[in-house]
Amino acid sequence: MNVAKLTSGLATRRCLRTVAPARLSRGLCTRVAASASSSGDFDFDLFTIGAGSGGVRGSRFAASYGAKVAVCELPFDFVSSETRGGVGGTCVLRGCVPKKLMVYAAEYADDFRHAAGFGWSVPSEGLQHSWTSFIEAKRKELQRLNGAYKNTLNNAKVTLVEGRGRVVDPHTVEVDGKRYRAKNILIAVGGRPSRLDIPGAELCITSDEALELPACPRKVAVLGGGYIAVEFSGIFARMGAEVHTVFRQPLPLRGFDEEVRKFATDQYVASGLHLHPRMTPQSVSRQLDGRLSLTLGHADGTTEVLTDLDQVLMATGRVPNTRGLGLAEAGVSMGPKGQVLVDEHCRSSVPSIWAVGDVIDRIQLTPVALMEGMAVAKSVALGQPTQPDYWAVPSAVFSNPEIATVGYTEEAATEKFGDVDIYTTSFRPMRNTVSGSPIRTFMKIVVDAASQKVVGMHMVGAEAAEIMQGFAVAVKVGVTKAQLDSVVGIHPSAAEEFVTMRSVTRQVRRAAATA
Ligand SMILES: Cc1cc2nc3c(=O)[nH]c(=O)nc-3n(C[C@H](O)[C@H](O)[C@H](O)COP(=O)(O)OP(=O)(O)OC[C@H]3O[C@@H](n4cnc5c(N)ncnc54)[C@H](O)[C@@H]3O)c2cc1C
Ligand SMILES: NC(=O)c1ccc[n+]([C@@H]2O[C@H](COP(=O)([O-])OP(=O)(O)OC[C@H]3O[C@@H](n4cnc5c(N)ncnc54)[C@H](O)[C@@H]3O)[C@@H](O)[C@H]2O)c1
Repeated sequence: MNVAKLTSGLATRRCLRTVAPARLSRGLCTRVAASASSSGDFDFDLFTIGAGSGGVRGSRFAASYGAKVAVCELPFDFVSSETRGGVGGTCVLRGCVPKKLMVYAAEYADDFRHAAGFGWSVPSEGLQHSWTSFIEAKRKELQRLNGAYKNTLNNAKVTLVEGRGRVVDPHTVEVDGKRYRAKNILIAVGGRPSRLDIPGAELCITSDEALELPACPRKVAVLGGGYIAVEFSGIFARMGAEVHTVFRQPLPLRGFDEEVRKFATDQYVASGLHLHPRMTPQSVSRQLDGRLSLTLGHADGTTEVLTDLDQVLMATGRVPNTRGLGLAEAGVSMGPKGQVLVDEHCRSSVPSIWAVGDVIDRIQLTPVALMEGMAVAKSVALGQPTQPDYWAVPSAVFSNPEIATVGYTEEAATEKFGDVDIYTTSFRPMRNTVSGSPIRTFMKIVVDAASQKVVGMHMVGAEAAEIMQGFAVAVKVGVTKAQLDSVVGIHPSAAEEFVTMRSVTRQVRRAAATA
């Protein structure tokens, strides 16, 4: 495929649409010379629905490759709804960014407390935190980012249409009554929090509202044992709340390495969380004093009631935002959760309709949505069929302590490779030996015994995310244990442990595992 020829073809097509509103056509046409159109039927080469992580990335890169692109997005708000959203999407406005700002705010509380071990004394009147000032600062930053993302689209010559998009047919998108014809349509509408169907569910908040509370709760129940549940539990606890985390499994964070789950759970308890494993939320009710009561049920039929709660946070997963989007009517195959079913190129069962990010319900992480958006941009605008590569996608949980991971868990590696060598270490980080914090660090390397390749790395401890990003590169390119051992450490650091674990903790052999 001659890329230069293809992109120049796309560029000349830009000025020749006849259906697009004049407002949308301006600007783009000043850049390219008019000539005969090969696809005069279409207003755009690509029309994206949803300007979140995947939608912005896919649109921006498709435009940079020469395609004529538009994206529609709901008007801005901090809390999402059927009618509100905002350029930037969940990650920027209601996910990664505001959550991490909250983690930073909460970390200060720990730092002030633990500074005493290093000789600092807290002023006699005590430390004060203004929740209102913090939320104001957070809002200001999110508004700035929303503007920055709009500028990015504008600079990339992507047309932004404000409003709710809906697919009319395989080549038509309608936004608030106005129709646009597109050669390709990209569905990047993300997801929304799913609420449990229990009495009193309407009294609960989701992560959207948890990021916008008028005050920090004094006592809060968090329902769920996934990323959002443990992250918000850590935030509220460090901000001084009494936190009760409720989950159905014996341990939180299903899908993570079992040893990591156990170790993290011990640290959560040490950090002051009240954990309620093996419990199912049954109902929430309002007390006479306005606070909330939560009834939990155990499999053995017993119940437990948590009272005097300021908030109950439902962190029980997210569902794709495909309700009323017109996809099934347009012939797109949908999954049971309402996700768009796509092939290895993120193409749906309708060849002109593509989908990326949370709406395809593969891995709900921003960098994954970005990778998928890039792949679609290349497939659509360059004519280079591109598949996202899901091997060695690292991820981090910003709980207290942090967790980061890349590659296989011990359980998955044993299943895949049969024989694996496991290296682990656990220690009290140097800072905590003096600060008095009880939180410990755990690190683990999973090695395929036959090839001696490192196929999984896991960490529970401070700065795990920052540390794991670098090691993810090594795992992705197939580093062997011997190569890892040949690297000189950085001392004193926690990260150096990953290159100094010489003694195998255990050798897991298929025969033994299946015996
Ligand atoms: C609390 C929280 C914390 C998170 N933290 C992290 C983290 O630390 N790291 C990480 O990697 N991931 C994190 N995630 C996940 C991450 O936010 C998502 O994986 C990512 O945003 C998915 O991107 P997307 O493009 O698929 O969808 P989104 O970013 O959700 O974008 C979809 C956009 O589509 C818009 N939209 C929906 N329907 C329509 C319509 N009909 N018409 C027009 N527009 C529409 C929405 O308003 C939204 O802006 C977090 C998520 C949450 C909820
Ligand atoms: N740091 C990060 O990268 C980060 C942070 C937050 C969210 N995310 C992404 O967003 C996604 C959504 O986060 P999440 O924590 O809401 O989802 P999740 O899937 O990680 O966890 C959902 C939790 O709710 C529980 N649950 C589901 N149905 C239930 C029911 N009927 N009753 C009781 N419990 C129930 C599940 O068992 C699980 O513990 C994650 O999968 C993750 O990919 C990533």
